[in-house]
Amino acid sequence: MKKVFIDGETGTTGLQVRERLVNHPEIEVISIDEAKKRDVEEKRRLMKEADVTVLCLPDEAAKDTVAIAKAEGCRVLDASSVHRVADGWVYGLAELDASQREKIQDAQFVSNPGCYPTGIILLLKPLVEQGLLAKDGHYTVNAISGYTGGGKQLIEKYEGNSDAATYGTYGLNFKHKHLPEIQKWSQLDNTPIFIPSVGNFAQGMLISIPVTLSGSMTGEKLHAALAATYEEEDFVTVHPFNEVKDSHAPFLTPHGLENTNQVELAVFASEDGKSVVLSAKLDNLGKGASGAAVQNLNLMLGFAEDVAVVL
Ligand SMILES: NC(=O)C1=CN([C@@H]2O[C@H](COP(=O)(O)OP(=O)(O)OC[C@H]3O[C@@H](n4cnc5c(N)ncnc54)[C@H](OP(=O)(O)O)[C@@H]3O)[C@@H](O)[C@H]2O)C=CC1
Ligand SMILES: CC(=O)N[C@@H](CCC(=O)OP(=O)(O)O)C(=O)O
Repeated sequence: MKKVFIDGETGTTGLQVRERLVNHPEIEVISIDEAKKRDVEEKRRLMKEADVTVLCLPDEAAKDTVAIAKAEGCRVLDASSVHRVADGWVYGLAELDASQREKIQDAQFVSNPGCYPTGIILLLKPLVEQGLLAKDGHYTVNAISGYTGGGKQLIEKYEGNSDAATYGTYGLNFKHKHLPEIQKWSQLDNTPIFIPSVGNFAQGMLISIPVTLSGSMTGEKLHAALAATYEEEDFVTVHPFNEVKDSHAPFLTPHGLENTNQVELAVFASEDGKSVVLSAKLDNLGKGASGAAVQNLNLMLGFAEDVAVVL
């Protein structure tokens, strides 16, 4: 049995990582006494005992635990947003390219991707890298997330509150914390305009990237490239071109993948192929957080990637 310590085990992401790992035949979770969860020496003891420590902490707290890991030589999987573009860290998106799994397997420090970037990068990165979308293009990303994406504080604003807004756009200062990782790992020259929003539902996420194409490029070609890129991936599905695959069809919704580790990609285009929407659906707490964390833990510890990734 391998041992995993989850720092922040009682938070939104931590709880879901723990619940998944309860079903893992090869991993034992070692827990900190709730009364000691901020005790640095107790954390150090558990981190030294663990094969990997998973950080499900607010950003500032994550930095403190990483300082312990650096001093003690411990392996860390960080679910916070602090290290996603940092030197010395491997980006924990296994499907990023052919070499990423091996990098995750060998790494001391792995950063779990943000929920929005997971869908956005899976759409844009291969198309930009293959020269089908301009690297120096100016892109806009629209997205909606369930309110659990904002952790305990946002959950409190929604649950038991009949005044909670059905829909709200945010990030309107153009400084959303996911922008650096979206730009870096999608290989974009320019920072995209990112318009996230939150809806009055717990889990689920839908991302839409509208693009206008020119020359000989068409939506169908973009679709073919995505389908070929992810053909062998177990956690990424590319739906048939121009088809809304959704139990709420004709509406494309953020729902249907709750508690899974799946991402569904789709491409829609106008008749002339030039007006296109790229879309991604995932569970913000699944492939967007805890499912991906367990996938990464499996890679780091040498297990099959799909063990216990579903809640
Ligand atoms: N929710 C989501 O969809 C996603 C979240 N993340 C990231 O995961 C991390 C955790 O987020 P989330 O689970 O949503 O947040 P929550 O607020 O739900 O949980 C954070 C947990 O960390 C605990 N905590 C705070 N400071 C410390 C500390 N110094 N030592 C030990 N425990 C501490 C909190 O305890 P207490 O309640 O007592 O304050 C709480 O239990 C964040 O960095 C977030 O950005 C990543 C992907 C998606
Ligand atoms: C609805 C909501 O508030 N979502 C969060 C992002 C959730 C997520 O991916 O968080 P990490 O970057 O910590 O991984 C936000 O926009 O800040």
